[in-house]
Amino acid sequence: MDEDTPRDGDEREDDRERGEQAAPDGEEASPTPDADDDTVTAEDIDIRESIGPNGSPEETADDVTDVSLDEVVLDDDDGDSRGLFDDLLSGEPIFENKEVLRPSYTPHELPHRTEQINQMATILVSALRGETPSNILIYGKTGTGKTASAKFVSQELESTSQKYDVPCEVEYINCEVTDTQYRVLAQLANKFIEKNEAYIERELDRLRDLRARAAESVNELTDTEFDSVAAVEQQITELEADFEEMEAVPMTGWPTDRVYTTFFDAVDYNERVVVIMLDEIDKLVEKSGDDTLYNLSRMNSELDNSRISIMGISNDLKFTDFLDPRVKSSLGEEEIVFPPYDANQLRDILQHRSDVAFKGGALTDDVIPLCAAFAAQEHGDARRALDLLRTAGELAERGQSDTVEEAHVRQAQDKIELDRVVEVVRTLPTQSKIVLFSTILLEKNGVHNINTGEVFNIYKRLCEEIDADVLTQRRVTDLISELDMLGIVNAVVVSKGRYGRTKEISLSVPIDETEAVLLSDSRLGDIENAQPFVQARFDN
Ligand SMILES: Nc1ncnc2c1ncn2[C@@H]1O[C@H](COP(=O)(O)OP(=O)(O)OP(=O)(O)O)[C@@H](O)[C@H]1O
Repeated sequence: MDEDTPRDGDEREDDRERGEQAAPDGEEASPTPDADDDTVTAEDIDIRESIGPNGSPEETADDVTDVSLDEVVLDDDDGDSRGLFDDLLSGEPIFENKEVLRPSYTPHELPHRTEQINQMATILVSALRGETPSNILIYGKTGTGKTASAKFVSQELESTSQKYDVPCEVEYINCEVTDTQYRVLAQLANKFIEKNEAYIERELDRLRDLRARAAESVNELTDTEFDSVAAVEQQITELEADFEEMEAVPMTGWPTDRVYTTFFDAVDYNERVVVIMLDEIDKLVEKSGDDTLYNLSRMNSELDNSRISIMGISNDLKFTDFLDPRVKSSLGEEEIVFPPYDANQLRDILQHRSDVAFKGGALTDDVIPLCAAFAAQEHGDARRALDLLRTAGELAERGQSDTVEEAHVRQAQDKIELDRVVEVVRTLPTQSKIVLFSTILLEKNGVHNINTGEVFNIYKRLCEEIDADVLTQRRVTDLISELDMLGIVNAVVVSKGRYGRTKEISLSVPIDETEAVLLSDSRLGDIENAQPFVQARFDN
């Protein structure tokens, strides 16, 4: 903040600003019609203060004049100037602290996960005794609190290790982002290099100070690990050399074995127990096989000073089928399952969070039970329950309602569902999009009980129209099954008696929104008038 400009406590300063803000460019400042209206002007000042890059009221007032905020000030009928944000700000907000409902927030309490947390702690406590904890594999469906619980336990572990001065560290890696052996090892290497450098700097400070004191009087060395100033000197030289040698791993470009060796040396530089938390470990295996896990799991036999233990987290247990049997048995030394939450448990979780997130009395009684019930249907996903509650609150806020009602939750459920559909449809491969578009065309033209042959006929014509490869009917049937699995269409096999069996397909998603998403794809957008294709179906 600018030192010359006091920020608070000076009403005259505020008055002067009010005048300046209302004055058009170049004109002398004069009081605005609402300058006497305390409420509005107070808000004005708040807003302007928050605009200034340095937060200085004077500077802000100048800025406001410079950019001519007048342009974005809307005059209402009474001639009162209402800023773009005034109405939104004046509504009593429903939320006390919305951040608490976001996925990035790590809760301090995790109801209904005590058992799993205790299991983890029982295994990891060996790290605090300087022993190597067993590797742990944690699995359970999405939103069952795996990451939140694992992070909670690691924070506790690290803080206890500091309390008792035991060298124990946890490194968290999200394998959805860091998904190759190179990146995992590089990230770990760089973390430990950083820690080692910080350690060396601290040591050097200590030793240089000791050297200076010992040069005055050798008695300073009593009770230290050194018997002469020369020994201190030598230790300093060695540490300086170590510091020089430490070279961070670049994000690409080194051979993997060099990255591995760098990580190995960095982690073994000091005595410590390291827990490596690999979240979404299945993504790593899917993307780059089990080499990383193999290398990490055999490291302990070669490390001299340190020990590592792996904590893998996954929502898909099938990935272990792709592991080398040795890796599989080593990784799965201990397995902890996170079962889905039921509606009552979700209710508790939501209640805990909502106490902090919402203003008192902002939620009507049905809101939390309904959010919990919806999310329980979705395989007991706490993330979904929290999303629903937050979105319902946002919808209520947007609708200028004082409370969140059952209807807001229902709207939120539709909105989240639609967002999901849009995202799934948007990211479909082009061929699947064409198949889906064919189904939509048929439905839009009033065709019921659509069968695979009908979809295939339209599909072929659409492919010709946009110059896409035409797949076989068999492949198209497979794509329909995939769409079914994604919940976009519903395909049921029906028996046609002596004519065999066929699939009857219907759309499971809102037709207009889905069509709009498909047409926003530049390739499908080329299909201008699809009517003739559907007509052609009847000609076949
Ligand atoms: N018992 C609980 N108490 C409070 N909040 C919880 C609880 N369980 C989960 N949550 C919250 O639900 C959200 C999802 O949890 P988390 O990320 O831990 O799930 P996950 O099982 O790791 O899911 P994924 O496999 O998709 O990563 C987070 O915001 C988390 O804080």
